[in-house]
Amino acid sequence: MSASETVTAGRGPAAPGPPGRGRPWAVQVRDVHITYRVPRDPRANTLRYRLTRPARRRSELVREIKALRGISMDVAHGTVLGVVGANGAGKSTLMRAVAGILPPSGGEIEVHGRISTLLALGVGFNGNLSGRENVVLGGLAAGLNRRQIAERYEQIAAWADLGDFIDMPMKTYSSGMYGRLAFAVSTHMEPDVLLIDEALSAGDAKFKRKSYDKIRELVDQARTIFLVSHAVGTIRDLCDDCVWLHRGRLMMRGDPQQVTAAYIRFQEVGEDAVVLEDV
Ligand SMILES: Nc1ncnc2c1ncn2[C@@H]1O[C@H](COP(=O)(O)OP(=O)(O)OP(=O)(O)O)[C@@H](O)[C@H]1O
Repeated sequence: MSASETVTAGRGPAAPGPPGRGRPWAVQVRDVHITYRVPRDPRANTLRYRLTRPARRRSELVREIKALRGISMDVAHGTVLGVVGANGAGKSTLMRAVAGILPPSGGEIEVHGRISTLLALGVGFNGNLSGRENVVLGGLAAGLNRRQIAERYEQIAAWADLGDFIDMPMKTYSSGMYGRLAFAVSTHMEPDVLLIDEALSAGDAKFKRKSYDKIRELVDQARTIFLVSHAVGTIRDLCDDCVWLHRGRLMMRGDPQQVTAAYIRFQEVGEDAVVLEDV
């Protein structure tokens, strides 16, 4: 696969999903840009700083980090899309944007169906409430009503396997326990689109195995899944489509074997030594 067939950064056409499946789109991402603005000087937000420094141009005070630079892609229902890329490539930013947590600075994202994400649920959890209460919160955040949540509660609690901790405030949970409950809630909501960001890298070996099996189950149910992972083996095993991001740009899209191979080659050679046409 040549780079020219797969690179979609900038204002070019959206990268299509695997061709010939005839399924409707689950997610459409159109020329999405996301820029974070952070103070150049950490003291810049203090009153003292503002009073004691002469007025400066905004560009002198604020540093812009272009986390996504014109990402376009269409993802068909039932796709299991792997998202790979080096640290800081923009993977989590893309997930937050698709989840609707982070509005794009430019471009647009359309999600067709109910979306569930570990990320959004993690944000929605309240540490002062028990696990049980947070299951309800998470369910409501995912768009379910109380009856639908009650129907799923036992399954969620059994999957998370937290014992008595399910009735303890979540601030008493270890990060592994927190992750287990978040994963259980997000995967039992029967979402049309599920976003999973590095869930498999957290937790112990048993949790990883269980999470992996749960994702397989969802894959078999033809849910649409976005899976961010540094574990190339997992991406190759579970995904039928893959995107590689680098410094906010979409470098390549296509078969997970080919995309991850190109990504690994790129990492090994060092980005300075490689031009995009080589991959
Ligand atoms: N809240 C934020 N405020 C400012 N800059 C941010 C914020 N979150 C991410 N960034 C920056 O945006 C860029 C993309 O970050 P992002 O977390 O999306 O990358 P990533 O591919 O998920 O990385 P990793 O593999 O390390 O998790 C990085 O340069 C990062 O420093």
